[in-house]
Amino acid sequence: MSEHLTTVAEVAVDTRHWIGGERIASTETFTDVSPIDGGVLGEIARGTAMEAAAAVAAAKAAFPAWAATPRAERARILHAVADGVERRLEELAAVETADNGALLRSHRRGVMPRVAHNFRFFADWLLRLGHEDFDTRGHTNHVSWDPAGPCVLITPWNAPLMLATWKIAPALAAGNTVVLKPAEWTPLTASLLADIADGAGLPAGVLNVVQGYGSEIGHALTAHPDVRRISFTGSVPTARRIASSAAAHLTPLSLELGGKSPLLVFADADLDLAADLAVEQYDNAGQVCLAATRILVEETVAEEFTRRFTDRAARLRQGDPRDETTDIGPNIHRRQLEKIDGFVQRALAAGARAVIGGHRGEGQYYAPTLLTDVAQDSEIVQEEVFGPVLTLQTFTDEDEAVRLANGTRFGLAATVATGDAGRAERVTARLVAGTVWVNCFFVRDLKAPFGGSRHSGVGREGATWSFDFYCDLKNTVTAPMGGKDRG
Ligand SMILES: NC(=O)C1=CN([C@@H]2O[C@H](COP(=O)(O)OP(=O)(O)OC[C@H]3O[C@@H](n4cnc5c(N)ncnc54)[C@H](O)[C@@H]3O)[C@@H](O)[C@H]2O)C=CC1
Ligand SMILES: O=C(O)/C=C/C=C(\O)C(=O)O
Repeated sequence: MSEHLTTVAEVAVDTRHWIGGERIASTETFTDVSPIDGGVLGEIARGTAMEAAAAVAAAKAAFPAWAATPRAERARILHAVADGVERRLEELAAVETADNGALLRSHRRGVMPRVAHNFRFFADWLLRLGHEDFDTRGHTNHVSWDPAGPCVLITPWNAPLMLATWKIAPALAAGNTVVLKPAEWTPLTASLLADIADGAGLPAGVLNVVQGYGSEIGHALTAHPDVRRISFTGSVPTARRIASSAAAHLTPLSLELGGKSPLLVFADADLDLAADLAVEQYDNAGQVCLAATRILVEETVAEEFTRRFTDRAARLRQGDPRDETTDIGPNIHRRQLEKIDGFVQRALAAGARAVIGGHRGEGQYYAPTLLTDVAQDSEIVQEEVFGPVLTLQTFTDEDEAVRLANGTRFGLAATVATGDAGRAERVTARLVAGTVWVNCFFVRDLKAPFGGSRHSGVGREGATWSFDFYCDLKNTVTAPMGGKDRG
């Protein structure tokens, strides 16, 4: 297999749906293009309400047997899926890079190993989940984690297989069956995963993968009455549409949405570290929900911080994501690039100054951008851009720093750079965010709760929090046999 893929044929990704253990075509297809060079990767089956109904029916039919499969056997199969991911890691990494344009080296060494780890982690955590028993006046309470039923998982394009398996693994471990709909811009690795899971012995119908547009098959899946859980990662407007589809059947929802996270740089911080952390926000061409896109710097060090930041940013290499030396790849799609540029040009027209960037690059690349002279209530400070675009604002004291940091409708993450432990404690306690990093960024662990406050989401993923969502918790209260105590 060539490392520089141009067509799906080179890696033999099946572009049909995977429903009930069979490959199913649709009458229509849509074209999947690579953000690297615009090359056509394949014609993908375009599912409709009909395929949605078939996939949910397959998941419903497979549910009783999978739910009754002993935990240890479910865990064994999930470890076998992880083995399969590891065996095909190079292929998965190459296909993902061709499909979403993120760095091949990150996919090889960071992302795909995390995909395998997602399966291993939730398989092992399942075995640790206790069946808690306790006593109430001689009665035994027994709390059990019952599988909920068919789950619909809707996932985005910025980290396709990583974010999908973050949902698939706990859903399957819990004893549920799954219908996954990957984003239409990046459908390929989900199809490879279906093959891997099949090869690992996952029974037919337990994992189903369908492709198509959100407004068509996505909507049909989330509105289906037999679905017991919906988990979504993506944008706020889509979350609203999904929530209103789910409302008809009161289907429980988990929503991991966007962010506009702050990086607070205090004068007592290690400014080299702070500049490193700031430049890291261009990773994945800025298409990361957690990205700290608002840099807030204490006024007295703003000039020096900016100098160190721009020195580092100038060394970033933008180019082909398949090259080892590239730091920033292309953005996902022409439409996304237009959206990014729209935000930047409106900000410049409103008086912002581009410290670096502020314009498109060649092809589907956007120049890494830092905008300053931006007002707190401006669009560029308030809205998620999802591109390599950062803003810089200054503050004079802790109160102002916290006010600016908390001053958006989001609450996904925050990063604090300070050399003062007391300040770190005071400031982090006041921040509204699902994850706060102090003098570090993107240190992630599946044992931690992950999710956001406010418009950044509903619920948390990770460890027991995932099982909490994917299970129907049941408390069984048993009176002492033969006893008459009704107290
Ligand atoms: N992880 C995150 O936080 C992400 C945030 N975004 C944000 O969203 C913006 C727009 O990106 P989009 O691709 O439009 O994201 P999106 O939120 O529309 O797409 C995510 C997924 O939702 C599906 N979807 C869309 N409409 C649906 C519906 N009515 N019912 C069910 N499923 C539906 C899509 O097919 C895709 O699989 C980005 O610029 C970025 O700001 C996008 C992707 C990921
Ligand atoms: O990699 C993680 O741990 C989390 C990534 C989350 C996103 O990039 C997202 O949801 O956009």
